[in-house]
Amino acid sequence: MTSRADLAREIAASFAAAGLETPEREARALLRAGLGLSDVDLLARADAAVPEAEAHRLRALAARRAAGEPLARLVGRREFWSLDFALAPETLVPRPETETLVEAALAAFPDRATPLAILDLGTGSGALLAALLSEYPAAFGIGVDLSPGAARQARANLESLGLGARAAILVGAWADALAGRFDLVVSNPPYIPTMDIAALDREVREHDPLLALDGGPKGLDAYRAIARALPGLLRPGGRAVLELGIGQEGDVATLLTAVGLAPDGPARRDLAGIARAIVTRPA
Ligand SMILES: C[S@@+](CC[C@H](N)C(=O)[O-])C[C@H]1O[C@@H](n2cnc3c(N)ncnc32)[C@H](O)[C@@H]1O
Repeated sequence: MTSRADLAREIAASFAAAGLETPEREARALLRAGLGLSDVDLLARADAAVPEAEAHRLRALAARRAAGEPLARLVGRREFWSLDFALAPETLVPRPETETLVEAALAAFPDRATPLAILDLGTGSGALLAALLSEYPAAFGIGVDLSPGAARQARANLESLGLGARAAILVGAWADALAGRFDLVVSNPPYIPTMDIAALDREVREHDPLLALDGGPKGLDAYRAIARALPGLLRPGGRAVLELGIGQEGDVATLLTAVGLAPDGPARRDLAGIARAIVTRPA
């Protein structure tokens, strides 16, 4: 009989041999996700036996992880803003740095009771929209995605988080199908220059959808389309919060000022110190 601790050690060793950077941490994460345990459960009952069929299943998942499949894809879930999101092949795995946009929105609209109208362009798993609706209990939001599979998953996630009654998810190209105006428009658009995609980590290149990554020749195509739409989408006093790729603040600020929007201070930095969330408002 294999104990949880034995299995964690065995899997960590296989991860180390495969060159994963944090083998012990990833092994624990795989066990937690695979057995549906909290970290505390795992540590407190490290000597508990793992039934052979479970151990077999976890070893198979570990082999896929060692071969480069991200854990979030293996277990089909990812946490964002302390909320749990199911993933589909068409959804990006939500990234911790995207939480910077939620922080920027909370700083722009400090009164949580405000009945904000929120728009999330390129909603993917619905991560940003759900995080914002969870923070603003009187808000209503629309999420848009060009991918029907992503839109379906976003809708399911908002429902299972109990936010479905305050959200609508549409399939469409950015704001083309929308006529209304919003207090808060957020977007984490695809921003990787096409030429750079081949050089991305395998975990991203092979497992995140291209539609979520490819920002065109300079990585700016989606920003250009979104910037064109923003003046017609924002209410007076509204804010747009856009995620930035590394080094894109200047180019994106130029696109936004060209359509008459005013920057609301320097972009907010993520935990790595990278300018990540640019905030603008109607001039
Ligand atoms: C970088 S992902 C962000 C997903 C999610 N908002 C997040 O932060 O995890 C960009 C999203 O934009 C969507 N997308 C790409 N082109 C689009 C377009 N023309 N109109 C609407 N959505 C688009 C992709 O399908 C993808 O879900």
